[in-house]
Parts: sequence; structure tokens; C-alpha cells
Amino acid sequence: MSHSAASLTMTRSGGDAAIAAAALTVKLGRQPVLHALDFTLPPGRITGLLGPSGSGKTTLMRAIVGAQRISAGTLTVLGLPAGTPSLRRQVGYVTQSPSVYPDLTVQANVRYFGAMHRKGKADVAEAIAAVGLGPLGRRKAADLSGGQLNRVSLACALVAHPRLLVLDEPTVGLDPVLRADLWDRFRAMAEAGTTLLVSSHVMEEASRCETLLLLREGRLLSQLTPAELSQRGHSSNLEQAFLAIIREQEAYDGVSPPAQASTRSRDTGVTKQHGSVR
Ligand SMILES: Nc1ncnc2c1ncn2[C@@H]1O[C@H](COP(=O)(O)OP(=O)(O)OP(=O)(O)O)[C@@H](O)[C@H]1O
Repeated sequence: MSHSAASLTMTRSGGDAAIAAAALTVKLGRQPVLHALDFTLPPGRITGLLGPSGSGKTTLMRAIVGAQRISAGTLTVLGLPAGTPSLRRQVGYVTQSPSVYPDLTVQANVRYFGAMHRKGKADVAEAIAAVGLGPLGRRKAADLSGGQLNRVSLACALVAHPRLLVLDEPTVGLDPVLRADLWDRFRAMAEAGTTLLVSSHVMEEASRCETLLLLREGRLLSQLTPAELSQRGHSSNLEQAFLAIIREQEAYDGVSPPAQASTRSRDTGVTKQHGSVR
């Protein structure tokens, strides 16, 4: 994949980023769930969003697609504030629980979402084939397995050809062959210019991403490449490497003076805010 030095420079400054967050804070009720996140994601890349259960991945994705109001800071998506109505046509979001019409067939579901974006028969057939559901096109969604339903949901997002595709655990319930096929598909989409943000619990999948955002307890532990994760966590096994970074951070938290206003971890690059030490 080729990315010009000029475009990378623009991205680093935030000017050409697909997603740019600055001091992004989200509270659910009174509870802060995302704490002053700063990052930019380049366009036309696959970014993996990784973190333990409850670390804030879904909340961040919901904020990006405009489904979650932000409490402070800024969040810019494709050059516009997240939630701007015109972004709806450009941003696809596939949630963990499939959002399809159970009484409609696979084809009718994808056709329905395709029609909203003025997509025709060929796009519908292509999206269904991409998720390996060609042979089941005429089957009612209600009569599909859980993994198949997830794939219908994904096809409904793919058919729109969004510029940004946000996927919450898209490969859950898929067998290894389908999983590999889908990742090939994601890579091809990124090559064609689509930006993908993919959350996953499967650390093996992290190696398929170009950039990783590591979240822990609503804080950005690090933004790095899989190779950097492996190096920093001292393991070629990314799961082990991630665990090592989390433990390192916990050890760092444990020795930090509690009243410190804002410090930066040398190793993980985590900025710790006032009063955040646990
Ligand atoms: N309505 C709410 N009010 C208060 N806290 C909430 C609310 N909804 C979620 N949370 C909390 O926000 C935190 C982040 O939740 P989120 O769903 O974003 O995590 P996640 O990383 O996607 O988790 P998982 O991997 O288990 O899906 C969790 O601690 C969760 O308990």
C-alpha cells in the first residue's frame, strides 16, 4: 500500500486525518468512560481497537459514528464534527448485535440498505458474496445462525461503500476460513481508500491491522503498529505483548505520586491526568 510522505505529514498534524480526537471525553451518566483521548487515524488504513472488556471500545466507536454525545474535547470524522448529519452516508457501523430485519431474506435486507445509498443489484450481490452468503441469499434472516446473521449485518454496511467503516467485533462466530477471507476483503477496501476501524478481542487479528489503538479503562495506553506492540511488550505473541504493556502500566500507576497533575509514561506514552492514579 502506498501512502505519500505528504499525506502522512498532513495526517500527523491532524489536517488530513480520517478521524481526529483531541481531549475526547465521554461520560455515561456521571461516569467518565473515555478520558481525554488524543489520536489521529490516517485515511485508507485498517486500525485495530484493542482493549479489555469494559475499556471503552464500543463507547469510542459510538462516538465516532455519531451515536454517542461527547462530553468534552473534539472528535472530527472525515473532516467534520462527529455526528454531522451528512456523515451518515459516508460512515458505516456494524454493531456486535446484528441489526437486520428477521422477516426479510438476506437479499432483501441488503437490497433495503443498498437502496438507501442508491446502490443497485450488482452491489447487493457483491456485498452478499463478500461475506460468503451467496448460497443463502433467499433465506429469511430469522432462519440463519448467529454467525450468518452477523454476516448479513456486515453485508448491509458493505453495500453502501462507506468511506469509513467501523466494525465492532466483526469476526465473532466466524470460522477461520471466513475470518481470513473477510480480512482479505478489509485489506482490499483499505487499498481502495476506505478507512476501517475494527475492534477485536482476537489478538491474532491485531497483526492484520496497520495501526493499533490500545485502550484500558477508558484511557489510551498507546497508538502503535503491531511490530511496535511486539517490540514494546517483548513478545512476538501479541496477546502476551499487550498483557506485558498493561502490567507495566499497572506497575507504573502503583508507584506514581497520587497528586501528580499530568505525567507521561516513558514506555507506553500514556498521559495520566490529575487524580487518575488508581
Ligand atoms: N449507561 C452507562 N452508564 C454508566 N456506565 C456505562 C454505561 N454503559 C456502559 N458503561 C460502562 O462504560 C465502560 C465502557 O463500556 P464499553 O461498552 O464501551 O466497553 P467495551 O470495551 O466495548 O467492552 P466489551 O469489550 O465488553 O464490549 C464499561 O465500564 C461499562 O460498564
